[in-house]
Parts: sequence; structure tokens; C-alpha cells
Amino acid sequence: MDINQSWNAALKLIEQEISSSIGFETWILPIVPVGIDGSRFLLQVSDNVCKEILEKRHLTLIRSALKNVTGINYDIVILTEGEKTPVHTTAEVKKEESGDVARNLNPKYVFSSFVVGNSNRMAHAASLAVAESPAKAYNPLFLYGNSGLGKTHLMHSIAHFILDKNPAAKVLYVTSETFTNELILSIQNNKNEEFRNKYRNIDVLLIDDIQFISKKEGTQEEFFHTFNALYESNKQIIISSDRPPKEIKTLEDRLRSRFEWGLIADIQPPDYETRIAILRKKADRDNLHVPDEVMAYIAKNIVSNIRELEGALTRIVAYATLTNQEITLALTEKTLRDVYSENAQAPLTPQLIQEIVARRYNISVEDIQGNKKPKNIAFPRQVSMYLCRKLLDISLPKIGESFGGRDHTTVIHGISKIEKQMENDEALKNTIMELEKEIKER
Ligand SMILES: Nc1ncnc2c1ncn2[C@@H]1O[C@H](COP(=O)(O)OP(=O)(O)OP(=O)(O)O)[C@@H](O)[C@H]1O
Repeated sequence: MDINQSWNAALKLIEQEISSSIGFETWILPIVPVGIDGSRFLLQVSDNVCKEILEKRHLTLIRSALKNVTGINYDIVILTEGEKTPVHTTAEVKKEESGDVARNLNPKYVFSSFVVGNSNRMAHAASLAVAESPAKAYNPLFLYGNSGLGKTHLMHSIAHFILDKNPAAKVLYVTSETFTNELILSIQNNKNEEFRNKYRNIDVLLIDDIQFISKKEGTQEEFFHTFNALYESNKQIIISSDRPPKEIKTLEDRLRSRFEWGLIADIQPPDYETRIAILRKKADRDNLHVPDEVMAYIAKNIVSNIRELEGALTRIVAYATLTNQEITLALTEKTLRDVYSENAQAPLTPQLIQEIVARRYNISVEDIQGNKKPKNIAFPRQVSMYLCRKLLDISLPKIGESFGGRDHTTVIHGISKIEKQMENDEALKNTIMELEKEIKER
């Protein structure tokens, strides 16, 4: 298969996975495959905005589609027109030599791009201390905070810092979902030994979103032993979660207490000044000229999630570029109104979708999030899951989490049930269309 054939085959898989056809047409279809360089698959896009959106949202999907098609786990490199293929620096080569280790680190998530404010000062200082003296400052370091507030950014920054100082260090960053999946695969393929070697022979282990192992006893058991093995050999462990250990339901006490051995640092939503500073930094980094009043408008209206804050700026810049207009306050208001409806303060969340669905089916949001099984409750719950998948840009485990901590396989089951039923059930199709409309016009 040549590069174009591989890419075209991958496109088909990607299209099935992307929930919105607009997203596929806007960001994926225009990509041009331009070469393969060793283990790197090179893709070209028109500008930095596209590049950023792809890197932020679709890299994993592209990588896994290409892997499916070619059998090779390529590193995906996105270039803008005219941009040269990046040459590996010695440090990068060294990083790659240490296997999986640094491959999944976002190069943009470094300490120098992290804006420090009152809301994250302690988490930042603790992360820096751990990066400077792994296994000596705080072990484990437990970072927690709501979604989109910079936990992953800080974790990657620690990993980069340690690797820059010591490229031979074995630093492993994984999400708890990856940890669980690899554990399951290792059991299925009788490769438990390999799994243990991978996770226990490292210097620094960073596990993101640990809350997802709370319902998985087997994973907790394995993680408990991994934790002990690393801790006893004086290796650094860094954990992140959306809540503190004591609030992670069904987490075994022995794990909970270990998480509390070191330092627990929280990240709160940024204040107005920090939000402005974050926007300013992003604009400067990308060489964007954005008027102050536009920054102020975004920072006033998007208050609780930095990913959304940055997303709003990216969207405005993309809209202005695509329609060849200047970035003005009027354009900003219009663009954000389209995204967040009339009220820019109420971004779409699973909770909002659940509320609208609950109202339609005359049940409560607690019913939707709870465990009751009767059809008049289970069905609207599955409808809500389907709508969350379709309308929100969040992962299946995150959707499961907002339905009372359900497993992502339950979410997949719920969604596919609705999809199947919609094939032959016009009334359901209509209801879903109406619900979508209501949600978008909320
Ligand atoms: N203090 C900050 N300065 C600059 N950028 C930030 C800061 N905090 C977060 N960001 C940016 O916000 C985005 C979301 O951050 P990140 O992915 O680290 O959040 P998170 O807390 O891990 O979220 P989740 O729990 O959903 O995974 C990233 O692009 C990150 O670079």
C-alpha cells in the first residue's frame, strides 16, 4: 500500500469515529499525506489553527486509524504548508530510545507555557519541586482539579523537565484507561510478566485520571502492587484525578491511604487575571493579533475550564481566517454565541443534556445518573448517553463518569442500542432530533 492508499483507508475509519460530519470535513478531509520518514507519518495542513486543532483533538484517532490500516504505530507529525519536517534533536532521539516513554508527551505542555496564578500556584510549585528532585520532594504527588484546569499540562511538564535534565531517565506517562487496557491485554495474551516489567522498571510513573480505576478491582490490585514496587525502590509516582482521594468512591482504602502519603495539591478554576494571561500567552505563542476587548470578552464569559477558554480563542481565529475577516468584538460575540448559545456562560455539559432529556421523559436527573433499571428510566439514560457522545467532545470514560461513574463499556452499549433502534424507529429519530434542537437552542 502506498502512502495515499494508506491515508485513504485511514480516512474511512476516521470518518466513522468522528461524531460530527462538519468536524470531519473541516479538519480531517483537507489533510494531505506528504511522506513517511522512518517511524513518522507526515501530514500537511494549511495553517497553524488546523494544526493545533488536529494535535489537540484528533491525533490519537489518526494514529490508531493508521495503525489499523498499516499495522504500524506511526508517530504523527502535522506540518503546515512551507514548514520543514522537524529534525529530531539529540534529546528527542534519546527520549525515543526509551520506548513508549516520551512519545505520548505533548511538546507544548512545558512549565514555561504554564501560567501561574492563585488557583494553581501550589500545584505548580509542587510539580516543579518533584521535577527538580524526583522521589525526594513529595512522593506520590497527587494533583486534582476539575476537567480542563491543567493537570495533564503539569504532568507532562514534569516529564519533560526530568527528561531534559536526564534523557536516559525512564519516564512513563499513561492514563489510567491505558493502564487498565494494557493490563487486560496482558492477561488475555499471557504477557503479565512483560506488563510488570514495563511498569515496574521505570524511574517516574505518571498516571492521569486515576478516578477511572475506582470501579475496577483487578486494576486496583495491580496498581497497588505497581505502586508498592516503585515506591519501595524510591521511584517517583505522580497521580492526577478530578477529585481528592477521599472522594473517589469505591477506591480501596489501602490505595487511598497510599495516595495520601505524599502531597495532595488541588487546582481551582483560574481568576479573571489568570484567564487573561493564559489567553495572552496563547495568542503571543501563535503570533496572533487579538484586541484586548476580545480577550476580555472571552475571559469574562468562559470561567471554569481552560480548555474551553483556549478553544474559544482558537474558534474565533479559525472563523476569522476562514471567512477572511478581522478579529473584532462583534465577530467574537457572534462566534461564541453560536457555540455557547445566547448565554456564553453556560457551555454544554453532560449535566445540561441530562436535564433536558429528563424533562422530556418526565423523570429526574438523579434517575438518569442513578442505578434504577426500569425501562422508563434506563431508556432516557441511554438517550442521554447517545446525545452526550454526539454533541460533546469528551471521551467515553468521561461520559460514563457523569452517569454516576459508569464504565465506558456500559456507555458504548447504551449508545449502540439507541443507534440500532433509530434505524427502524422514526418516532425515536424525531424525538432525538427535537432533543438535539432543544439542547442547541438552550
Ligand atoms: N495554567 C495554565 N497555563 C496555560 N495553559 C493552561 C493552564 N492550565 C491549563 N492550560 C491549558 O488548558 C488545556 C487543558 O489542560 P489539561 O488538559 O492539562 O487539563 P486537565 O486538568 O488534565 O483536564 P482533564 O481532566 O479533562 O484531562 C491545555 O491545552 C492546557 O495547556
